[in-house]
Amino acid sequence: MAIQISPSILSADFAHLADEAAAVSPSADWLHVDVMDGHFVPNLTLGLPVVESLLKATDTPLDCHLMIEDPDRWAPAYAEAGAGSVTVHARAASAPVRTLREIRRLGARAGLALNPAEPVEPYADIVGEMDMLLLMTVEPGFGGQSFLDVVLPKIRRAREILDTREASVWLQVDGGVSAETIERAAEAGADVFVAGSAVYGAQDPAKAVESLRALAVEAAGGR
Ligand SMILES: O=C(CO)[C@H](O)[C@H](O)COP(=O)(O)O
Ligand SMILES: [Fe+2]
Repeated sequence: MAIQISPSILSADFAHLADEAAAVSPSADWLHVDVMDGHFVPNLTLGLPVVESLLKATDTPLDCHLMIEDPDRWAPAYAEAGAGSVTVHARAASAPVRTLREIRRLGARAGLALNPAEPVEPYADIVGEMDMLLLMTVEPGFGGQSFLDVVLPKIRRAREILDTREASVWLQVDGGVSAETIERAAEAGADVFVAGSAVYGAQDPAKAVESLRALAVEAAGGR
């Protein structure tokens, strides 16, 4: 699987989201949109109306990361609106398989997310229901946190599970991904990298995306 970079607009200027999307569109594979409800995580960001506006403002596909309670109820609307990918947190979903299937039925890629302390093994039997597994490399809720190296063994185990069961499932990491950390995550087996502050904190965000991609491709060793 080719390495993909998904810049997170969590670190962008929310008053100029169309411009911020355009700043990375030459090099980004996705635009990562962090939806936080102030309940599942202690932070509040944006929701469906902003996603609908962003869909009109950019051709870059949206990678919606829902950090919300009751995603079974809300996730389908993001798929229906036209998001390219919709990811729900396993612990928040009461019927994850049904919700993943509904996201797919509505035409989006379906993702399941795990927090740093949540094991991957209980989900091994349902990897066929997902298009992407997201392993958080920070506790969700805020941008600009430090990458948690304790997640690296889980990235390796997830890679093994996906390779043996369902090779087409993408393995995304999110949180603290930067030029200092992306090689460790890529070497462990991740192939889709979310980066917020490392991209939008850079002088040239599009160039930062390309630098991150080059580091990950090298570390993945042509995997
Ligand atoms: O889901 C998230 C936080 O919950 C963000 O996507 C993530 O933290 C990106 O920001 P940074 O790269 O600055 O860590
Ligand atoms: Fe995210």
